[in-house]
Amino acid sequence: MSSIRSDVLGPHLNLKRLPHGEGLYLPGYETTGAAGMDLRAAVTADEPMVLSPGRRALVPTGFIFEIPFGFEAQIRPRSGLAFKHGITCLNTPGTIDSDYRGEVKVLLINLGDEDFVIERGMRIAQMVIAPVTQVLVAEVTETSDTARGAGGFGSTGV
Ligand SMILES: O=c1ccn([C@H]2C[C@H](O)[C@@H](COP(=O)(O)OP(=O)(O)OP(=O)(O)O)O2)c(=O)[nH]1
Ligand SMILES: [Mg+2]
Repeated sequence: MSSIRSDVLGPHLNLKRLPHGEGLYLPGYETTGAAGMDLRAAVTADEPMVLSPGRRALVPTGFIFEIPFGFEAQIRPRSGLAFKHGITCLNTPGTIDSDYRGEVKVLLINLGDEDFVIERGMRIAQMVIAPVTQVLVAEVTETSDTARGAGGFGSTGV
C-alpha cells in the first residue's frame, strides 16, 4: 500500500522529500484503521546500516514533516521488529514538534543478540499523529485537596 489516501478524515500533513529520500514510498497507513504510518529507512542502498547488539543509531527517513499546529508526531517501535529481532526505539515515543523542520530520524537500538541489517526502504518504526495541548503555566503556593493526595507508586495496592 503506502499510496496517498483521500478517504482519511483529519488534518493535512505536508511532507518534503529530501534528496536521499528519492524513490522511497511516502509514509502511509498500511491498513484502513492503522493508528500509525510506517516510516522507512533512507539509508544508502549499497551500504545498509548494521546495528550490532547493544548499539544504537539515528536512522534517516528522507522526509521533513510539517506537523499541523496543535498536533505532534510520536515515533514508536514496530512490534514485529521488537519481537523478532529486539529492535526498538530508544526514546520511545520520540516526539516530533509541530515547529520542527529538520529531517525526521528514528533512534533505533538493538536489544537483541544478533546484528540487525537496516536496508533502504525497510519499515523501521511507525509515526502516530496526536493532538497536544499547551497549557498556561502559573506558579501557586497551594494546590487543591484530593482523595489521592500524595499517594502514588502503588499506593492503591496491586
Ligand atoms: O525520535 C525523534 C525525536 C526527535 N526528533 C526531532 C524532532 C523533534 O522536534 C526534535 C527535538 O526532539 P526532542 O525535544 O525530543 O529532543 P531534545 O533533546 O529536547 O532536543 P531539542 O533541544 O532540540 O528540543 O528532534 C526526531 O527526528 N526523532
Ligand atoms: Mg526538546
